[in-house]
Amino acid sequence: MPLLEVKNVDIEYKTANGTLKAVQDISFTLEEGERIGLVGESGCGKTTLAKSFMRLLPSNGEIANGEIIFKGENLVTKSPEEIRKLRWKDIAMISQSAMSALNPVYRVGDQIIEAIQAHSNMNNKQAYSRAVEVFKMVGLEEKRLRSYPHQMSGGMKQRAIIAMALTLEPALIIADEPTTALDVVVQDRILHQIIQLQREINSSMVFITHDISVVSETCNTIIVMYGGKMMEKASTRDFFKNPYHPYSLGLQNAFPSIADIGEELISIPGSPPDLMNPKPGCRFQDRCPFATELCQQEIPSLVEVSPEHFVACHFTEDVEKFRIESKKGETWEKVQERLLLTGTEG
Ligand SMILES: Nc1ncnc2c1ncn2[C@@H]1O[C@H](COP(=O)(O)OP(=O)(O)OP(=O)(O)O)[C@@H](O)[C@H]1O
Repeated sequence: MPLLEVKNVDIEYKTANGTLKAVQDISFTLEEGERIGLVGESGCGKTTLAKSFMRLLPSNGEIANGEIIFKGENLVTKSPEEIRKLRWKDIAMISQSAMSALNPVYRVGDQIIEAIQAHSNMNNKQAYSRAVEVFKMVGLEEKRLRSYPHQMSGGMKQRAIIAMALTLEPALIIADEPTTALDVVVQDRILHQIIQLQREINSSMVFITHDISVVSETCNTIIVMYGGKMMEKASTRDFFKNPYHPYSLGLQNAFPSIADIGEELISIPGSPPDLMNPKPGCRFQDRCPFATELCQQEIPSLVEVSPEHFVACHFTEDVEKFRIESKKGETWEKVQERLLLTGTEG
């Protein structure tokens, strides 16, 4: 049995202007010890999906459809009290805004000890020892337990948050851009630490990032999201060797450590689609160099192009041509021109 099964999940936000469909028909499974990277540009629904696993959506957000099965039980239908029990202990989140999760007026150690005691039967001494232990695991000295958050650097605070998230050895870790606020060198070190700890405690992980090069280093499986939908899902190795979706091809161009040295860095022109009034057809049609009339009419369904490799594109047979064309700057310049002509851009 997989640890997590996400089945046909739709998530909506009610707004003054109507309903925004932030996540549409997302399905995947996460096995024990597996690390899945959820990637896509800002606004594609990654955080919304991750928050739904902990039922931490804002009050105007709602899981409108689907099931989220964790250890065989549907999280969607659990009571708030049952969900509270799962948080931290079974499912922990390390997020981009984690640093603000530390209360500025309490010593960091006290906050960790409180978290440990809230979810276990440890006495003060045992909880303190556990806090020292997890601090060591993330490379923080014991004396840092006595620091207030403002006495720590950004990197130290993020390590403290990781320690807090991992202290109860959760089965599922959700890491949402866990290092975005840090400088590149610290980012790299902390990413490796997260993975090492995840391996040690044999957790599974959903890793959220806009940077596919990070996924190539950290995850077994990649899910590419665009406009709230899944565009491609594959093993990381297969994805980087045999990408299919034009959006994935565009993403691979845009990240320096993936593009071969000497190759041009090309970004995808345009901006993400309107999720309030989505057009019929494929979500990526406006920015896709290869879109046809069919793409404007029909939403492509996910097809399995090779074992466990799924792609939502009408033209997967043309992938060889797409791979060649997408490497050329002019291919994307034409998209830019089209966007300007149709007034879809900005
Ligand atoms: N509370 C909210 N009310 C209304 N719309 C929201 C709310 N929170 C998010 N959204 C919208 O839902 C969509 C998905 O947002 P989400 O934050 O999940 O994307 P994301 O891919 O995680 O982006 P980022 O990387 O910027 O966090 C966006 O269009 C966003 O504007």
